[in-house]
Amino acid sequence: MADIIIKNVYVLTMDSYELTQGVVVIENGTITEVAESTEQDADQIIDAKGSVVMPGFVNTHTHAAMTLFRGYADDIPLDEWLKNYIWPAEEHLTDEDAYIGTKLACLEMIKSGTTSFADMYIHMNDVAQAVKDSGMRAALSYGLIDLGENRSADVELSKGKQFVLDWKGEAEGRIITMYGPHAPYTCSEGFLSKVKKEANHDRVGIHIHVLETESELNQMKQQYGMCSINLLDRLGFLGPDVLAAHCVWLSDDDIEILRGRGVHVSHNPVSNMKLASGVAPVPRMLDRGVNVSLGTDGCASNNNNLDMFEEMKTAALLHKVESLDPTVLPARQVLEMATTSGARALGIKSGVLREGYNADVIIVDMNKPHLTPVYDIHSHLVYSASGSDVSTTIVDGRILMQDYEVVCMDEQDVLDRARTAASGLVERAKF
Ligand SMILES: CSC[C@H]1O[C@@H](n2cnc3c(O)ncnc32)[C@H](O)[C@@H]1O
Ligand SMILES: [Zn+2]
Repeated sequence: MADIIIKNVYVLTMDSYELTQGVVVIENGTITEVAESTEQDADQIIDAKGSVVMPGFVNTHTHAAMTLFRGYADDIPLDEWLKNYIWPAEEHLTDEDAYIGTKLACLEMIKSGTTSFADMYIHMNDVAQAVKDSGMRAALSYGLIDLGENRSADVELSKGKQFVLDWKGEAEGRIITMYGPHAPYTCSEGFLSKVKKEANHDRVGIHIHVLETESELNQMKQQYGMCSINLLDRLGFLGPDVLAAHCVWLSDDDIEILRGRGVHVSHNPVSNMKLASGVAPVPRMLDRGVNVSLGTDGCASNNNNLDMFEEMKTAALLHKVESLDPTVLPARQVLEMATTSGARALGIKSGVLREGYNADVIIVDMNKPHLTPVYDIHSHLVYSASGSDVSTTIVDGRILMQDYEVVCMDEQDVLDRARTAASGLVERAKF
């Protein structure tokens, strides 16, 4: 007896371009059958007539608890945004704030079809607890900074290591841990080398911001006589264990290094547009064979949300106008970035509907005016759909939302607690 059978649906496996009518069978957290029909029975049958079932989205770069800063300090460049607004405000964040901010992020992601995400932040025990309680899958890292006031490299690194070891494989394996050196401009080269050594030792990945702004590029050239990619490569830092967020200010040589080392890139087009950081050379990276996935970044530097549909649409449109070529980043390729490439970047068996893979699955309700009629499902998902079209979200074979009803947490309680946390923050931080 299976746990769940989703029937009467159009199945987009992401293994092929085809959309076929059929069933998806789930047992013990895993997809056990994807077929036209099944002989099996299940504890729960989801009749999703007319809907599309597909892999859930993988958001490969965010700072989930920053939902509490949604709409605070918009329309400001990155350096000023971080130094004058976000970092001072983060000084006032409590453990409870991080917990409820992350829970709010998970609620928003579940409702908009994201099943896994990569996070780098502070108060990570509370972030991890919120992920565990929500039922989502995540690759979590404590954000490490050794430059600047009141920072002790050794204390920070040991906090990062403690987190990696305490939470590795927790929540029935839904939590993966990583090291999270914030960026080459906030971490010294010696510190970056130490982080790499610990990550190798603990056999975990590394999540880092790289070349997000021109100001980082200039600072690195001034300080080291080379860009961040060359510095990281000289340190022996780059490899398939590295998830590099942003990668906006890359030369062709940098792209070749990323490809050669097998580094995974998280492209965050909305954040890059909002902070006016620039346009990442995504088509060139993809042409060269770099694995480029999609991320929202924290929702305070986004369209103020965590909706991967918006991220996909923005990516597709941005690179068309940037290259003056409408054939660049077609819908199918963007959909792959948001699913299969993201899963590859996190090293998880998700991102496709395939036997033996994690049952991280969403159902998109196509019975909507803006999704009617359908000629090409990929186009619809990228250009016409939005997060609010997701009716059902399943992670690790557990239903987190069914027929638009979130069943893994008390939605109203999360909203109330998030409002209270935000009021407390405003009081303490005086924004
Ligand atoms: C030390 S934990 C992570 C740290 O990153 C900050 N952050 C959020 N968005 C960005 C971004 O786009 N570039 C660089 N740093 C960012 C966040 O506020 C945390 O302090
Ligand atoms: Zn970020």
